[in-house]
Amino acid sequence: MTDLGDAWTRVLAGLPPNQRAWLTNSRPVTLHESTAIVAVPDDFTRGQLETRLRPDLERILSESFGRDIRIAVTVDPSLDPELREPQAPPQPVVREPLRTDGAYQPTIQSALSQPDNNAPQFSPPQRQEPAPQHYEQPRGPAPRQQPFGHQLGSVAPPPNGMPQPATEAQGEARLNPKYTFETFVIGSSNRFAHAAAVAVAEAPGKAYNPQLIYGDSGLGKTHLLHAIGHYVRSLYTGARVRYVSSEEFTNDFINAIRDDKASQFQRRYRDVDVLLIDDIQFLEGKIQTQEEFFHTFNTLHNANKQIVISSDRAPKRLEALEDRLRNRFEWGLITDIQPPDLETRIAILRKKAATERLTAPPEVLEFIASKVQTNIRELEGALIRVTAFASLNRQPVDLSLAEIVLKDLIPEGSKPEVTASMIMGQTASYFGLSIDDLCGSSRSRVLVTARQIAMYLCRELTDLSLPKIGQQFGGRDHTTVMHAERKIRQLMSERRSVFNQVTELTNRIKHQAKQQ
Ligand SMILES: Nc1ncnc2c1ncn2[C@@H]1O[C@H](COP(=O)(O)OP(=O)(O)OP(=O)(O)O)[C@@H](O)[C@H]1O
Repeated sequence: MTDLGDAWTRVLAGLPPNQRAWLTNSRPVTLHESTAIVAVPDDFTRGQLETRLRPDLERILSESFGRDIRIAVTVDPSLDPELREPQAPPQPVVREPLRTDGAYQPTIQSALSQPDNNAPQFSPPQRQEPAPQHYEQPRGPAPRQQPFGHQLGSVAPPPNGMPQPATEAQGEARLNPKYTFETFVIGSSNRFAHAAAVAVAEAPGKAYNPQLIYGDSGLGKTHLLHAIGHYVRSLYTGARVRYVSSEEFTNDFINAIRDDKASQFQRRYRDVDVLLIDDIQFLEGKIQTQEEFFHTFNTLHNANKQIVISSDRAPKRLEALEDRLRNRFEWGLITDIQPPDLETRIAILRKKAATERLTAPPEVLEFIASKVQTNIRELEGALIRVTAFASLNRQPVDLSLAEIVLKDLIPEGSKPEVTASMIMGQTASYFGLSIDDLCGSSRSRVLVTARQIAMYLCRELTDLSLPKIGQQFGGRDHTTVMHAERKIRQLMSERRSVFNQVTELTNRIKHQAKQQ
């Protein structure tokens, strides 16, 4: 099998001298599936590789390996000979990863080196500044860095030069406090995406830009995006992080045009240090929004601001997205998330049970994990139902109880497709309401509960995103859907009536789906 080091030698030999000169201080890092990671000393060189040299580099590498190879370029300032200081005390090459309660947290090095043990040794991007301390003390707060701009040099400080108050910045970042690296379980299905996400958070705008994470619904893409945001904010005081779903971006853009507030819109998305944009597939076919996003992307990328994108498909398969956007997504690092294996599913359930203070013995967790195999949101939903049922019946959580609950939730055989309109139709008729009632604004108690149950079921039984579910219910905001999901989870373990309603409705909906 061709080694990346050998292939790189071929690259150097195959390029004309004027192009080869750009690679003098570059280093091949590792090959992960079809992505060869190359480190260069500075942003300028990276720009050259990503634009001028890319076609030739990828052609020669693809020829060497006999398959399509793409490159992802990362900046490692220690490769710059002028910046090397032989007497300087050695910097830790690989910083300690986030440490949590014993869960395995690989370093970017170990994660990246796994697929190809023969790859040249990888040092993650280093800065000239002292490396940040990353939760060296598992319990204490991590020492905070200087304001973002000062730390990274190329990143502008916050508008008034002062760190923003934590609450305000947190609100602006719009991050879910539960989605952190600490609560993210690593397995072979997501190891590479996780490691790259940590690297991006440690060196925003420098490690891989953009980072694109793709995978099926409910596999942790949103979780990773939020985790990057939290980690950046814990490392760099005053970092301006913004999370947005592509649907919100689109709506925001449409409203800005309508209200003549384009410049305000642009500031919101361009005056940030890290933009986390979720579910980019939603931009497919939306020409004007794509155009706007293209300019947002360019502005941020040119200023070395970090962009992280998630998608339900590989960029190649985003067919209704403009080529120039797809092409830009390929400048950075593309990582995928696969459905987790059994061990990872069990570990996720264990972590979920611990954080939500749900008690369930190991054999029950294993049973649930063996039954729900693809979507982690559904996996969590199953655990919540089992524990809620036990709590309502004042029974211990055991295997026989789990079997009863899951029998209804997960019918044998192929998975029928559930739609929002099925859920809304069944919920409306169960409560003796109309669909218009569910979409309307009445806040009578029965109606509010019915609406929230229907939203909860849309979240659990379909792949629809939060904004899409909000849209189905008379154009409600995605935060209303989030609230409904939380509320029903809680009510299920407190009120038998709600548990029964949710269970009965699930049966009816799944039954209807099977008939279709
Ligand atoms: N590796 C993991 N460790 C712990 N929890 C996880 C992991 N992966 C996913 N989850 C949990 O599963 C649920 C679904 O994840 P998330 O919303 O991030 O998926 P997604 O890929 O963004 O889905 P969608 O495309 O539908 O938005 C969340 O509650 C998340 O915390």
